[in-house]
Amino acid sequence: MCGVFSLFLSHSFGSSRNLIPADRKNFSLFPALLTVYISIPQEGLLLTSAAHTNLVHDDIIGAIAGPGIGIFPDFLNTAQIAALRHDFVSLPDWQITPAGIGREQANHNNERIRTDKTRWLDGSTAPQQAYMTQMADLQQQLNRHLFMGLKDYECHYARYDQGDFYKKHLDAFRGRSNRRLTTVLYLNDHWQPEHGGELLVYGDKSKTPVQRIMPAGGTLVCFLSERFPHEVLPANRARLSIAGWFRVDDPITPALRL
Ligand SMILES: O=C(O)CCC(=O)C(=O)O
Ligand SMILES: [Fe+2]
Repeated sequence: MCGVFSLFLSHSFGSSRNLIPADRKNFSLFPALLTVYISIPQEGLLLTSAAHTNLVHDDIIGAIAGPGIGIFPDFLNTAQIAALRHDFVSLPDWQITPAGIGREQANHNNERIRTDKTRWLDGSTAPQQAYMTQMADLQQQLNRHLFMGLKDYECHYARYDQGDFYKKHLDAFRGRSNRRLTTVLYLNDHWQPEHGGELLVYGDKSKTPVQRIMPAGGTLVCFLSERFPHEVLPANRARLSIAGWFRVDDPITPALRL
């Protein structure tokens, strides 16, 4: 491909760095030009996104091995975020239920702690499938480099309507949950600071947040589930996200699930 590309450049711009031997200059350039135009942009895009994914994976691994938390503003590009957002907002309202009442919790005081509505991803649409594949890749990298023993990833769409919140909490208690690593991916376009809805993350014992994260579309937050208490502040517009957890099979506590 490089050869074809430099051939195109050298012929069309008459470069002094002409790489073509004199006796081979009179063959037709048409097929070469066609190849360049068709394949360079596509290959370029693929290479960029694979390279981007590898870089972000490296950053995530570094963050989890170091402070245990990381914020990655461009984890997914605008098109992927738009596809996921569209997938979420296309769901009929009855499929999006008050959080914590469905799969794992039956807490009657729940609405004092959180008021968001959720829907588990099941991989039934192309955007969900693509996202789950990306997270499976990340899981593999985390296991390879940090030996985390992650077995599974579960995630749900979450919608916080205006005024909704999630009070300070931990996603997992040591020895009582299979959840090891929390991820939150935001799906909001044009989010501004005045919209509120920040995620506040606290350190082990700190009363003041160590991180304040604006839920801007494309941003991924990733942290050790047992280490960082956090809360979601109310927003003055709808706030969309995918919250997810990498889990291990913990034989000590198979029945106790947060
Ligand atoms: O949406 C967020 O920023 C965090 C959500 C969260 O803490 C959770 O679902 O457990
Ligand atoms: Fe949480």
